[in-house]
Formats: sequence, C-alpha cells, structure tokens
Amino acid sequence: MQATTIIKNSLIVTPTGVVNGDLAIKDGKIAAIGELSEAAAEVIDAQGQLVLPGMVDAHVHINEPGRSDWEDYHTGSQALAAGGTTSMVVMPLNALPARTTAAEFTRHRAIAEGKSYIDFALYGGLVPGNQADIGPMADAGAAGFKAFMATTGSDEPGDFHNVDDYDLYRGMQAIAKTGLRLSLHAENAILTDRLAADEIAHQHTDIQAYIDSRPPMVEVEAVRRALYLAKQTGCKLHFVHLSTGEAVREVHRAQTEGQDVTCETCVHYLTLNTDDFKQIGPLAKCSPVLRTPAVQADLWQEVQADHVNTVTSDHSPAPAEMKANPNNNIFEVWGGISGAQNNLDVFYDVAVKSGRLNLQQFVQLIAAGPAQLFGLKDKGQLRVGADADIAFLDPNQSYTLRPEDLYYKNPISAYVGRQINCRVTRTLLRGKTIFELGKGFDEQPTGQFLHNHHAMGVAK
Ligand SMILES: NC(=O)NC(NC(N)=O)C(=O)[O-]
Ligand SMILES: [Zn+2]
Ligand SMILES: [Zn+2]
Repeated sequence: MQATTIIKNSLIVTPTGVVNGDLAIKDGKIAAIGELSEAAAEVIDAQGQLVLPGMVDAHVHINEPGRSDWEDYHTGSQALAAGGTTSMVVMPLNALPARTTAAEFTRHRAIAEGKSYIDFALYGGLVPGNQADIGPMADAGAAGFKAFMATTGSDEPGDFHNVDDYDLYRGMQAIAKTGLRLSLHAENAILTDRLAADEIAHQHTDIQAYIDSRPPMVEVEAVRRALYLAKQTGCKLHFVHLSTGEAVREVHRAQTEGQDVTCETCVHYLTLNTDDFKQIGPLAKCSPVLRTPAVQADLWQEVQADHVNTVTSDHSPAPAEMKANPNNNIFEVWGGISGAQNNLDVFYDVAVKSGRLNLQQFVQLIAAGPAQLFGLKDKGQLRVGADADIAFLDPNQSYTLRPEDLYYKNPISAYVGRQINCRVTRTLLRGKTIFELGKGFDEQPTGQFLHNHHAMGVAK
C-alpha cells in the first residue's frame, strides 16, 4: 500500500477508543490506523492534536436559491468546513421556493454541487397538500423529510408551510412507504401562536415574553401527538432540536415500546440558557426557545444517558437587520441562531472539557450517530475503509470568537464574544485538506451529494 497522506503522532478517536499513532489515507479512504512506518506523498504532523471524524451536521439551513443574501452554499459550507464539519444535511425551507417537489429537489441539488465545500444530503419537505410529491422526492435522493408542526415564521410566495394534524397524518402515510424518516419541528402551533398573541396584546414584547410564549409543554405536547400518529401510520420519526429532557424521555419511552424514533438536540440548548438569551439579546432568539438552567440540566442528563442520537447546529442564518430589534419587540425578530461554524469547538468545550461526556460519546453524537440516522455510508467514523473525513482539534488553544473569524454570509452569531477553549485547526474531506487555520480554504469546492442508503431502492 502506498498511502497518499499519512497523519503522524496523533490521538485518533476511533469508534472503539483513542489510538495514539498514525492514520494513512489512500484514494480518499482511511487505509490504516496504528503505528505506521510507510512513506506517503504528504505527511501531516498532528502532534498535540485530536484527530476526530469530521462532524456530520444533520440540521443546517442554507437559503440558496432565493435568499442567497442570508446564506448560500459557498459561504455556509465554508463556515462549516472551518469548524470541522465535513457533511451536512440541509433543511428544505428558507430557500425560495422551498424544496417540496422532485423538480425543486433536483434543481437545489445541482446548485449545491460545484458550490459546496463539504458533502451534503438534502431533505425534502412535507407541506400541506404535497403527499403526491413524497415518493418522487424519495426517488430523487431525499435524505428524509421535514415538516413543521409549529408555524415557520416566514410567508413569502414559495415559502414553507406548517402541517396541521390531517396533513401530518396523510404525510406520514406517504412517507411510511418510502422507508425514510420524517423529521419534525415539534411545537404546538396553536398554543405558540396564541400565547404569543396574548403577550403582544398585553404589550409584553421583551425576551421574557417570548420565553413565556413557548413553554416546555408546547414541545412535549407536540412530541406526544406526533408519536401517537406515527404509531398509527408506521412512519419512522426523528425529532429535531428537542430542548427539554421531558421530550427526550417521551421519545425514549416510545423506543422502548418498539417505535422507530430518534431525536436531536442542538449545541445552543446545551450551552446557552434563558439568562444568556437576555444577555446576548436577539442573536440568541430561536425556537424552541433557550431554556432555564434547570430545564437545561435535565436535558444534559438525557444526553449523558445516551438518549439523544445527534447534536447539531440548527444553523438558521438571516441578515443582520433581521436579527436587530429596532422596535424593541422580540416577536418581530427572526428566530434562528447562526452557529454552524462553532459546532465542534463549542460543544467539545462544554461536553468533553467539562467532563460531561467522554470522547466516544462525543464522536457518536457529532458524527457516527447522524451518519447512521441518515444512511450516510462510510461517513462519521474513523475506521479502515471509511471516507477520510477528518477534523483536527487542538484542545490546548483558547480563543475569543470575533465577527472577523466567521465565514457566514452575515458574520453574526450568538457565540461572538465567547471564549472557546479549543480550536479546529484543519479539516480534510475524503483525504484532501479543505481548510487550514491561517491558510484558508481549498481553491475549488469538492463537496458531493450524499444518498441515504436506508432508502428503498438504493444499493447498499
Ligand atoms: N425557519 C427556520 O429556519 N426555523 C428554524 N428556526 C429556529 N430554530 O429558531 C427552525 O429550525 O425551526
Ligand atoms: Zn425547527
Ligand atoms: Zn432548523
């Protein structure tokens, strides 16, 4: 074997433990791990660095086509690459038109190919009235489907609409036939909208009013309802951005009763709480809303108990003016946190450095878990035969995040000003360095479209 690249002197985080040694890459794949003596065209000395599987961020909003001034494939994927992410699963909404037909799916895929610096899979959307588009989107290569039980917060022509219980039920019936999973934004739409209207009617438009309009029960209720409907229809479910331990326990209970259901939480629910929201302001507005320290501690317990399948960014970018709050009305501000560039470092800091998770749990949540969930073959694990998608993390560097560090289209983030006690220094995609701290990006984007290998009809 003549390797193309050898990474020397590293701490390699494999699925079964940490290997102190070398990693050889050939033809974009991991060829060997251990004490290696052979030569290679490229030798990377990783002394002092952790060699991790590149993150698989299973929840990213990219706004191209239609809203490229919010985030496009070029900027979004560069930010992710700089943060050590090598694959993303892209949500079907906030581009215009939203991805809710096979024709749009194919068009979006073609736009991303040639622009994305990292590999990508795409969701198809379930919206009112598009049950007939579900099968064709599965055939076009959808990673899964996404629906909103809450209202989405944007309503221009071509925008994505939430489902009511009827649309959800019919959609689940259609999705069950594809073998793919339905991912849900689970919050009760009627409760959230009317609780918000009550706050506004009382001239309560500060951050506390927004927190009060989305209590934990709106999430838990929606999770319970969706679980019941999924049981009736045999549809596989995935709950995105769960923000409460109580909701995770509902999912876990359904799993123990034999339902095929999984769940996600996000870096911000594990890092920021209601006090941080008040301090940071509108940049930290998202839905579900950030939780109290007590609810956050409960969520952490569920993560530590391995009841959560993946931790993502839910990167939901917007232009700076949509995150400003000129009328002092938090309800008017865009709901979404820009955070994808700081998935790996912020989460490593709060999870591993703080002693809450071990390295095996960490890589399971950021890489192996999401790759398995979305059938991303050969992704998410440092093992022989897998794609050489690798993030180098220096656990001994500290830095304070500045706007000029960010590669987003709009360099704003809830994490600006935060001290982060580790740093991603280099990212490899299928063996090729796509980002190096201080040097920048590879000249050409080489991200490829990823199929879900759990889909019916896709060769294993
Ligand atoms: N329209 C959105 O991008 N919404 C997102 N916004 C958040 N999370 O605040 C989401 O995932 O629900
Ligand atoms: Zn959502
Ligand atoms: Zn989202």
